[in-house]
Formats: sequence, structure tokens, C-alpha cells
Amino acid sequence: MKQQTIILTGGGTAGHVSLNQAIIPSLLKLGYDVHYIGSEQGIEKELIGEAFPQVPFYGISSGKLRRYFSMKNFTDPFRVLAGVMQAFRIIKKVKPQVIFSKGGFVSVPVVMAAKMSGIPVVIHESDVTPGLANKIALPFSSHVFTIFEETLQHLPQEKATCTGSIIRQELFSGDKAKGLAACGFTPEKPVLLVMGGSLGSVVINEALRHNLPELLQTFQIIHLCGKGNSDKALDEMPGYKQFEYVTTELPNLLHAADFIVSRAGSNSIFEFLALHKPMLLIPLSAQKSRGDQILNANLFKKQGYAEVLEEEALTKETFIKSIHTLVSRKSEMVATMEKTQTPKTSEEMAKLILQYKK
Ligand SMILES: CC(=O)N[C@H]1[C@@H](OP(=O)(O)OP(=O)(O)OC[C@H]2O[C@@H](n3ccc(=O)[nH]c3=O)[C@H](O)[C@@H]2O)O[C@H](CO)[C@@H](O)[C@@H]1O
Repeated sequence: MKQQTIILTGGGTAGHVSLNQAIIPSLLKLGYDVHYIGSEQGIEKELIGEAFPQVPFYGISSGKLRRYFSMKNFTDPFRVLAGVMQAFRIIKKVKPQVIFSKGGFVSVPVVMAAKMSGIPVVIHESDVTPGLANKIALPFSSHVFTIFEETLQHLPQEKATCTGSIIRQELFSGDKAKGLAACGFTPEKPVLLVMGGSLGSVVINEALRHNLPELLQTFQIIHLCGKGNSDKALDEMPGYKQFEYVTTELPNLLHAADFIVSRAGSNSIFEFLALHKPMLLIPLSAQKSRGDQILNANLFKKQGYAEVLEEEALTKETFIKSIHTLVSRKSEMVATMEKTQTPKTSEEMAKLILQYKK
């Protein structure tokens, strides 16, 4: 019998790749031949290519979907068109039974090519409101899965289901002692992990670095600062350890953390919730995005999982004050997080997607 085949797509930032990273091992275990279509330059090439050498990766051309004026807005439609043709050829060769799209601008040409080829497409939305790529993909798709229940009100009722978050299995098997050792830290002092989403956040990096002397009196600090954002001058600072981006080390570092300060990308915040980490969220401002992180953060605040500090209100003083509030609410937040349902497994998610295969 011919092996069953699936194509996954999604990329641009890690937020559009993490679910794919989670389900690939399950799909392989179920005997599927898994292929990945991503962008030529995106983070997905590294994340998928390095971790899953058995999954062929195809880089295609894609345009960025901007909400603002740029000369590239005139050339990008041609890049999207080129991407559709490339994806069409890959689909014709690979002959998948289903395509799963985790969004991001690279997914748009793939979804269009899938429709042209008569292959069913399942899409996934991680944020409270659908992103632009998924809005474009919606009419071409058979079904859409969401993390937040609230997202369903923005989608056609007959083809949307909320599954909750799916967490990469390896994040649960981190080891606190190994995380502390990787940073040269001791078990005596609490650990604050600061992360600005998968790309890092200049605003959060600055707020942290301006307050380092004061914060280091209380905490040891792990700083995931984003590619190109490390500061050599701080390399030898006792109690402070910076990483631009971590992959295999992440589970140990998360287990070593007592508190987290972070952007409010949905994958990250659900990972912190699953590991019961009290968090201070500083969502990406509505001036720089569609405001999805603000909605994510406020829902977490309402449910008692997080403190929220809006980017516009971020100053040296409010940063420190919010961290103190976070510390004072630790046990109450952990107790609330402990009452949440265990997330669905990646195997369950893979099976939900496979229901839609041809
Ligand atoms: C600027 C931007 O467009 N941000 C969006 C992007 O965020 P972003 O790409 O930051 O996405 P998320 O915070 O949702 O996920 C980041 C993922 O990267 C992982 N990670 C991060 C740092 C690191 O060093 N190692 C590592 O593995 C995290 O564990 C997580 O799984 O997608 C999210 C999900 O659609 C959106 O909510 C965000 O608004």
C-alpha cells in the first residue's frame, strides 16, 4: 500500500512553526511521509530542517502581507504568484492527502496552490483574532482549529473547532538542575526568565538591561534576547545569562525559571501556563501589530494566570513595580494554573487534522 503523505506549512516567526514541530513526531509515528513548505529565509528552515532531517523542506518565494505602505507592496504580489506556482509543482510531485497550514505569510501561496490541486487544507489560528494570512486562507480551507474559545466568534461556525493549545512534548521533560548549570546559577536565588517572543523585543531588552543592577539583587536572570540582540559587555555579568535563541536548551531553562517576563505570543504563553510559571506579559503594542497579543494577554490576566503591563505604560519604574507584584502573586497564580485542563496531546491533534484527508 502507498505510504500516506501530508504537507505542513507555516513560518516567518517561530509562532507559526511550533505546532508543526509538536505534531511532526506524531505524524511520523503514525507512518506518514511528512513534507514541509516554508519560506526561503524564514526561521522554519532552521527549526524544521535541523530537528527533522527525515522531513524534506522546500523553500518557496512569498510576499509579506503589510498593513502599511512600502514599495515592496507593488513587487510582493509577483513573489506570491511565483510561490503559488512553486507550491503547485511541489504538491503535484508529493501528492499529499491533506495540507496543514499553521499560518504566516508563506502559507498563503501554499493554501492557494492546494485549492488549485484539489487537496484539502486544514488551518490553525493561535491568536484570539485571526491573522491576515489565515483570513485569506479561510475560503480555501476545509476546517480551522483554534487555541482560544473566543476565536470561534470570528470564524464560520460550521468549519471551526477550538482544540486548546498543543505543547511540544519535550518542554515537559526539562530539568531544573541542568538549566541552572547551563547558566552557571545556584539553586539559592530565584530565577527570572525574560523572553521577547521568538524574535526578541528591543523594548523588553532595554527595560531589563536598564534595571539589571537592581533586579540582580533579587534574581538570577536568563535573558532570551533574540537574534542579533546580545550585548557583549554583559557576557561576564554574574547572575545574568543571555542567549539569542535557544532550541534544545529551552526545556531546561524553562524548568529553571521561577518567574517569567514575556511578550504575549500565544504559543509562548500557553507553554508557560502548561508549566505553571507565573508570568508578567508585555504585549506587542497595537501600533506595531493588529493588537492580537493585547487580547491574548488580557484573557490570561482575566483568568488569573498573568500580570499585564502595556507597552505604552512601560517605564523603568513600572517594570520593577510589575515584577514585584508578580512575585507577591506567585502562589495564587500557580494554584490557578494548576486547576487548568491538561492540553491535548500532539498525537490527538495530528488525528484531528487527518480526519480531513482525501
Ligand atoms: C512579532 C509577531 O509577529 N509576533 C507574533 C508571533 O510571535 P512569536 O513568533 O514570538 O510566537 P509565540 O510567542 O507564539 O511562539 C514563540 C515560540 O518560539 C519558541 N522559542 C522562543 C524563543 C527561543 O529562544 N526559543 C524558542 O524555542 C517558544 O517556545 C514558542 O514556542 O506569533 C504569535 C502566534 O501567532 C503571535 O501571537 C505574535 O503576535
